Amino acid sequence: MSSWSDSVAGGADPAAPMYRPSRPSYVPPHLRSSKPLSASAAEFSPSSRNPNSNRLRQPPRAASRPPAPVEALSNLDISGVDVRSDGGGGINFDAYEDIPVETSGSDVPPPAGTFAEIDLGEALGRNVGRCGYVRPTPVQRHAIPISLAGRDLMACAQTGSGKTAAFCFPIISGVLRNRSSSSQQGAYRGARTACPVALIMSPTRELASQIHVEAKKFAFQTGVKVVVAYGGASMYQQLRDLEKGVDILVATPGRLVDLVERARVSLQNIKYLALDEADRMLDMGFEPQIRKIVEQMDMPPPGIRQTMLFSATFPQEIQRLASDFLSNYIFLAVGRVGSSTDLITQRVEYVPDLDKRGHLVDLLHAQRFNGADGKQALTLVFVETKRGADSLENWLSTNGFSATVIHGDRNQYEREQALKSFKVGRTPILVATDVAARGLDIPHVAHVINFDLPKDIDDYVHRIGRTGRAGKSGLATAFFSNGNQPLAKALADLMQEANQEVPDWLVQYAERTSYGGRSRRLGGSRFGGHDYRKDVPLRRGNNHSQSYGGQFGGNASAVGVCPNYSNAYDLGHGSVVASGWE
Ligand SMILES: Nc1ncnc2c1ncn2[C@@H]1O[C@H](COP(=O)(O)OP(=O)(O)OP(=O)(O)O)[C@@H](O)[C@H]1O
Repeated sequence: MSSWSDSVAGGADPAAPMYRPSRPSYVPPHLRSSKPLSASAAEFSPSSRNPNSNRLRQPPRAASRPPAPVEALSNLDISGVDVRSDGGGGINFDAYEDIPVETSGSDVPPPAGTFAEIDLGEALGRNVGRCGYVRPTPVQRHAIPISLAGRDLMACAQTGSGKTAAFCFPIISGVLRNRSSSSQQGAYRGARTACPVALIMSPTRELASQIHVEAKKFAFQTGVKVVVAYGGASMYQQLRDLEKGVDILVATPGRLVDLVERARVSLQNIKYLALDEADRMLDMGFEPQIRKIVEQMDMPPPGIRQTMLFSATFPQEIQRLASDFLSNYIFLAVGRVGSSTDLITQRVEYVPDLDKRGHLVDLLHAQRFNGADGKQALTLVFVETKRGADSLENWLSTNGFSATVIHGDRNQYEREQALKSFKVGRTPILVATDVAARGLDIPHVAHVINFDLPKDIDDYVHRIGRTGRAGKSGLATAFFSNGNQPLAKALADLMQEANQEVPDWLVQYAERTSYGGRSRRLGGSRFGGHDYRKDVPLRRGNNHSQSYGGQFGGNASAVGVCPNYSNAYDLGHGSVVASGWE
């Protein structure tokens, strides 16, 4: 389906709206007198494009007028700096203190209050301090002791709340402890087939690269080798890195399958499996590949390996699917599943499709006007399609904005350059598709603009989560048009839950939606229970000794090439497997 950006590129006219809430009419002073932008004020203003443009200015029926965004912007902290630093390594811990935590499953290990209470080992403990991590975040307080106790885990915690460390610390610690108890240390090094002990998978190359960088920091001077493998980058270089030895492999699914099929990686020694953005990894796009890797290659089954699934969102049907990969797992939810953090100020504005570019320019100008030293704050603009992304970036650049673009049709070099240039502020506007929606931790992103809203509320949660991270404040603005009606209810509910102001006109849209369709993932339960096992009598996730019959999952070409890394594999099937370090 084409977005507005495409329709501009292709000349299509969007359908007439049912409601026509007014577009905020405030125009920043510098725009009132300046000549119109070549394709904005003139080409895209309602009056020039739409002979009925006066209709656009009518207030919505029985709805209050949406607040003028540009005026209100000046009242918001969009600097992306700490709300309040309390010695927590720049993280505002108070922001997380009140978040309700739910755990379910049997024999849940108690949470830790401090890093000192967690035995991560000396070297890793030192690195935690070096990273400036003074106190664990709530997800870390709960997830790290659970994982260190050898338990499988499905963890859901809000964007930017420190999930990466929550799975990296126990994995690194586990690799180290396995090593000291294993006579096989380093035996696989130098072989053509690499046999990692831990596998971390992520849906995008950029996220894999980011996790690799983080994991290497955490593993600094521990001797634990972390290697990354993802598509679009030199296979030759990745093979060379693998040949030097690998304990922890961070990979995207496609490249990993390729490496296993070439017998350059074997998964038979995998003791720790972590899926970051697990719900994305198990949705329709990735699930077949993940099943192939986890069930049909040579990876030990659940109950033998330890599996950790992390995301900020976990729809119930994905939880159900995910339980196939887990054994007697603990479910952990920090905050409500799929909720957004209230560190992010969320605004939603009714913007007819043809007005979006003009409105974006207003926002960007106002932001520059209000920002530090007149500089453009880092702003991430999400659009629906690759073509729309190129078109918008091109248009912004032509009109004097420093912008760049990232999407799946750009080559890896271009993608990396775009991200780098955005991070350092050379091009403070990044136009992106959903390829940048998940996991990316870019400091100082002050504003996320959903130029095109996604179809799924979970995607919205991840997109806006690129700001308001690690206790910092952030701003997210969504342009809502009639095509977004199916999202209205979920959006209104989400905003309300995060204590955001929900405009009356959105409530009206939401009421209409509730009579009609729902977002495909929502069902009736998204804002209800967390752990799906509470709703079903049969716990599929708890009986893997039956479903796997005690067999290893498959027969990849590399089977048998890796020496056993740890005798932890000798444990009985179906039991809660103690980690090698216990
Ligand atoms: N205990 C801590 N103390 C200080 N900073 C921390 C701590 N834990 C994590 N951080 C920082 O918080 C930021 C966000 O962490 P991270 O990227 O792991 O979030 P996330 O929960 O994985 O987010 P997302 O859902 O978007 O993937 C990072 O910059 C990280 O370095």
